[in-house]
Amino acid sequence: MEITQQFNSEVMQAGWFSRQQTVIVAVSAGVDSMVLLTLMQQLPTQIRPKLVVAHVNHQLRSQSQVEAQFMSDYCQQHHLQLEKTKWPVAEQPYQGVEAAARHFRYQFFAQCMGRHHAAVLLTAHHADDQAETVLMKLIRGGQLTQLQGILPEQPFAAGKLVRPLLPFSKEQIRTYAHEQQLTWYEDATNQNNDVLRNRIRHQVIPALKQENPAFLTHVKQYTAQLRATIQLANQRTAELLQQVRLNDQIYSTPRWRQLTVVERRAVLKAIFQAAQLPVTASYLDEATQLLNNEQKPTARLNLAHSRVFEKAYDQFSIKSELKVPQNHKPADKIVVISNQWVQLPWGLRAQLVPTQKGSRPDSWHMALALRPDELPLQVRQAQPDDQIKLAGGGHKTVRRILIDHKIPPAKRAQQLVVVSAQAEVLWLIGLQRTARELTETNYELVLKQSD
Ligand SMILES: Nc1ncnc2c1ncn2[C@@H]1O[C@H](COP(=O)(O)OP(=O)(O)OP(=O)(O)O)[C@@H](O)[C@H]1O
Repeated sequence: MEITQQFNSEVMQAGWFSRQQTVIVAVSAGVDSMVLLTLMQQLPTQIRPKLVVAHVNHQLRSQSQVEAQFMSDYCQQHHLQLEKTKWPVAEQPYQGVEAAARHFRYQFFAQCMGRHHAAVLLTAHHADDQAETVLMKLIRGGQLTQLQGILPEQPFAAGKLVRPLLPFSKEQIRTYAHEQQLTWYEDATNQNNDVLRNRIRHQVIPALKQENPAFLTHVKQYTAQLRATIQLANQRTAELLQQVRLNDQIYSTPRWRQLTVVERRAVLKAIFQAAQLPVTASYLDEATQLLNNEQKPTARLNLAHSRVFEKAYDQFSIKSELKVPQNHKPADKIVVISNQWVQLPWGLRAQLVPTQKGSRPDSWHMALALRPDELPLQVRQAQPDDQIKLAGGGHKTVRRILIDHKIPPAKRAQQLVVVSAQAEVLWLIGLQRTARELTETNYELVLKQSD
């Protein structure tokens, strides 16, 4: 019963919603969201809002239909309003299904909030989800802010998304579900250890809990401290940004130079973030060098999404610069512009996109760690004497690679390469990539057969 009391007092203290408000509860029919729904139903009447259940049938598993029917029956029995929808199979992509399903789900939740004038959406993320997320970020690398993990509360649609089960462990949730004799459905795909999150869930976290049973509590405490520290740092950065800003998108180089090294980097990072550009160490290093270089009063740095970081005497800014390739013949170099499909020879299209979570390189898809000065990339026909860097430090010619892959001579003319702005061959498409450290990938080159 302990969980009920703690949940009720959390709700009371946090003041996420009032009795008069409508709250959407996202329920998948899994144990976590069934417990969340039950706890919400059992809140004392003076703090219990009007509840609307939202359920998405993703049609990805054979069990999906049974779960959707269960939610209808449950809501009818408990006199709860239910919003449910199906994710049309025709809209489901071949790759990146997880991310597309999430996008569809949250769009639906936002629509439900609109329809019911609800200011709050609840999901059932819990303390184990939090630890998994933090460990995944540590493994994958990235920005410190990501180590805050899942936020207890964040703006969403016209209101906010709240995760009231974050303080509770999966074990507490399961114990409560058994005590209350709840019905729920297990997602069989959660057992698949090909997925990083599942390996962390089944192999890493149990080992860490064995080292110290307070592991989840420690993750909770670290993430809370980090959230508070990041909040303070953001406030300070916003003040500094104000000092450096001349007007809307233009900044003062001398004022930026007056800042400490740490402050300069924080301000640059904020400027990149505001421009919705990937914030990578190499971008920040190169922009810093460029601003610090007093020998060169004007300089430019190519960025993602056809944007340019430009220093012009005492000012700097990020500008848009669209370079659309014109009149290219198949064998010509074709410029790949980020976030735009470009037509390649032999019925192919290519697009450069910022790195996406969870995607894996394959023959249609290549993760890249690029310096800003390597953009734009170009695609052209492979030349037999083109060379690709090997991991041991040597090189291999394209001729050799094509022979090793047993590509028939008639097909060799169709082979394409991706080259950097410095003409380094990065990828013999579909066959071999250059040996390069991939700890901080910032782009992916995606290929597709033309429709
Ligand atoms: N099909 C669904 N219908 C309604 N709610 C869902 C559905 N799937 C997930 N949710 C909600 O989202 C929560 C988190 O689900 P899950 O852990 O499967 O997703 P995630 O990918 O880890 O997280 P998220 O998608 O929120 O980033 C669930 O506890 C539930 O509240």
